[in-house]
Amino acid sequence: MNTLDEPTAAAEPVIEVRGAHAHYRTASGPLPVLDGVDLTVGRGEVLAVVGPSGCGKTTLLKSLQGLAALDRGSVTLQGRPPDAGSTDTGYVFQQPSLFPWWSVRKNIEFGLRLRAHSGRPSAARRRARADELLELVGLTGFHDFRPAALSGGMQQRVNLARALATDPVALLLDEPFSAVDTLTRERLQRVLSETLHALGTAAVIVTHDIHEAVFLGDRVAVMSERPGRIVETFEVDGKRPRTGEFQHGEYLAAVSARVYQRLRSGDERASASELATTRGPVAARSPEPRLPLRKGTADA
Ligand SMILES: Nc1ncnc2c1ncn2[C@@H]1O[C@H](COP(=O)(O)OP(=O)(O)OP(=O)(O)O)[C@@H](O)[C@H]1O
Repeated sequence: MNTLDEPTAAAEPVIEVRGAHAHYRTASGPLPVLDGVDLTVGRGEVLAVVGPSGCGKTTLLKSLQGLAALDRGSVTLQGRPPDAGSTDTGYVFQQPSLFPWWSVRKNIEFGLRLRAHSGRPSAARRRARADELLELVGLTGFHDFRPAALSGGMQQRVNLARALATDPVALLLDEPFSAVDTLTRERLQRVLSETLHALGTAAVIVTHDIHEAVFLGDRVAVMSERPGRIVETFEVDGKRPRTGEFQHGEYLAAVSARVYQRLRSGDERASASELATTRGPVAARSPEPRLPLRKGTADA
């Protein structure tokens, strides 16, 4: 466990964020969002990021894509600042964002057809790459389907394949599986773990699901309330790709419980300081009892 987010293995760094500060301009003035974020993700590593709603997780991912300007600090991908127009990063959102009028294969080929800087691959190469990725995400044979003919979970697998088609140096995932049912979600987590393991892509996944963070991450970084910074990082051991056994094992439950406690202690500190602001220091020392948490849940 460490407070600065540093990889333990000597993996070559792919993503490096140093002292990142950022704000948004709003009608009521500047809104500080990132408050000195430091992180490093090496080749083949997965960093999972958890934190309270609105703490700046999506903004952090945007800064990795070059879509959010920093006030201070730096972000680099393989030593260079991210370029919003490049295919250096692949991005997977909560909702699949496939073109409905195109086949699955054409959707996956989309990024490859746009690729200009490293040479546009031939039609045959694009097709072969799309089929390779379909196999990797367990959708062999579905290449001619339209997205509407697939379930939400299958569409999200196509989305994943599309994001990986250009061989991005980093894959960024923002709550990618939150719109599907529990069993589909667990299956997708395993598919993602296998796919990242096979390709060795560096990845950052933002999630509200602590079990998902521990299942997928080599490390889990816990962010503070907004303006967000990383307050603690938990190492997760366990062979890759992670299996269904790992997904429901005691080790994952134990690490999840520690991550949960860290998130909860941050939440309690935030509630106490809110009380101090609204009622003064005496009230802050004797906060009202909080609702009991559901037994057995590790989700915030
Ligand atoms: N374009 C914007 N303009 C102004 N404020 C913004 C903008 N985008 C986000 N914010 C605010 O910045 C803060 C951080 O937003 P962000 O989406 O990064 O948080 P988050 O941790 O990803 O939240 P969640 O977990 O709820 O998705 C929030 O208070 C949000 O309302």
